[in-house]
Amino acid sequence: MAATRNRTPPEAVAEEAVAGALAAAGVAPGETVCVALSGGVDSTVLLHSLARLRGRGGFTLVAAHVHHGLSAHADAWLEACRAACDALGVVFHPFRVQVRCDDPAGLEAAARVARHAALARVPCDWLAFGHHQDDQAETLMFRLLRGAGVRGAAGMMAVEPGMPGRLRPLLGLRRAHVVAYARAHGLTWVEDESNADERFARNLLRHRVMPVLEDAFPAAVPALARASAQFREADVLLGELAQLDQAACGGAALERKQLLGLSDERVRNLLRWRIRAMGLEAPARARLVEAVRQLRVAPEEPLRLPLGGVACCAYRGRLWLEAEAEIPVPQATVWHGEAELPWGAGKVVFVEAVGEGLSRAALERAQEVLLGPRWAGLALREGAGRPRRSFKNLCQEAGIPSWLRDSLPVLRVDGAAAWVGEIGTAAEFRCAPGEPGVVPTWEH
Ligand SMILES: Nc1ncnc2c1ncn2[C@@H]1O[C@H](COP(=O)(O)OP(=O)(O)OP(=O)(O)O)[C@@H](O)[C@H]1O
Repeated sequence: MAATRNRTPPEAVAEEAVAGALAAAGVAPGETVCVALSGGVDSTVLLHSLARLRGRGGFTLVAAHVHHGLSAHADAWLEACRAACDALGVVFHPFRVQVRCDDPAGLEAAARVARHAALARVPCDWLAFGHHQDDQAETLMFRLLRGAGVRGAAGMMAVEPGMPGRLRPLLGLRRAHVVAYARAHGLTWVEDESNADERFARNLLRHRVMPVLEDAFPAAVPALARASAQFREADVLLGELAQLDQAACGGAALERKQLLGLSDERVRNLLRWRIRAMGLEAPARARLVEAVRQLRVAPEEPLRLPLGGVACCAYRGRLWLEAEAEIPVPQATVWHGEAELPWGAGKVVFVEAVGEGLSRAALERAQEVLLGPRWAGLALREGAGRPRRSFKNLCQEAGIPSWLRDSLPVLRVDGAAAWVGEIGTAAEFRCAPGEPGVVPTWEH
């Protein structure tokens, strides 16, 4: 096997790799493959090799370039990409995006988000990227040096099924093979001047650190690429473990006792997985360590532990995650009989009824009907002959955690509580059978 490879010219290695990736992905005749074309050597080689293979593969090849407007050369890059496509008879989709220079995520990350959003608009079955093995190894090193966990260290995949699927046909190839292909075919490409700027940590790693590493460990790049594939597998397994643990803990609202029966590592893994499923970044490990510590110290207390963007809430036997945003206390408003009134991020809807809800006559007799938050001393009698219960008791019984209580809507009729959202109506305001009534509902 090694002997065959040694005899194969480097540029042919690239072509074989691309053909192999198409076969592995199952790219079918009639499908459309779109090359994400930056104009750099990697995606230019990808475009050229796919153009050579399209007759045999029967797929349609198109290309897309995203103009970020960040470099003085951006217009020239776009034109170079257009020219490369024209020369190969490939349909070209140019996109211009706006990147906010003050984006809190950083310029590079903002450009990446805008680029991927633009590429997602190309009608195609597959989006093909020019990443190669050196990119894979550098990305792993870079992330490890920033303290990545298993997810961060998990490498890119050569084939990611989806709509469209993603292909990285050059992922198994060294950068040298890609450049050899470009030279052998007399290709021209653009050089992004920012790739040479060693003020960017990523470039410093590529130009200074990786060569030293490879001198000392000649197989460093393929070894790092293999390691990133192992991390990917481990990440998949951690996701599967989280799913099993969630199911064993009762599903979305987790059973606190069951959860605390797991090891700290598994609790953190499950929380991390759930947070990512909400589309958020997993919190720093130290924050999760502290959250699990607090859950164990006070296994029965109501808790709302901020984890950065998300809060881990525990109340009675349940534990769940919710957006960390402060829960605003809405202002009181007079109710004049409107069908609905806004309440926080939701609304309170008043539906006409007969023999149900609050007595319309009692509401009409009142001097003032207010929709507002709870007040000190609020109490409510739920049934005739039953004792008046404090707001705190009512909330405890209804399982409403302390941090949500200020945001419950209360209908206050001449100073008395007639209805409390999530709790119910006061006996003295309830309408009799056959009497016209109003049923308030908090929609949130
Ligand atoms: N401006 C662009 N327009 C279209 N495709 C691009 C552009 N820039 C990069 N790409 C595609 O993305 C691949 C990787 O590019 P690069 O290494 O610069 O980005 P990255 O930020 O490391 O990767 P990623 O965007 O996947 O996170 C390129 O080989 C190319 O296929």
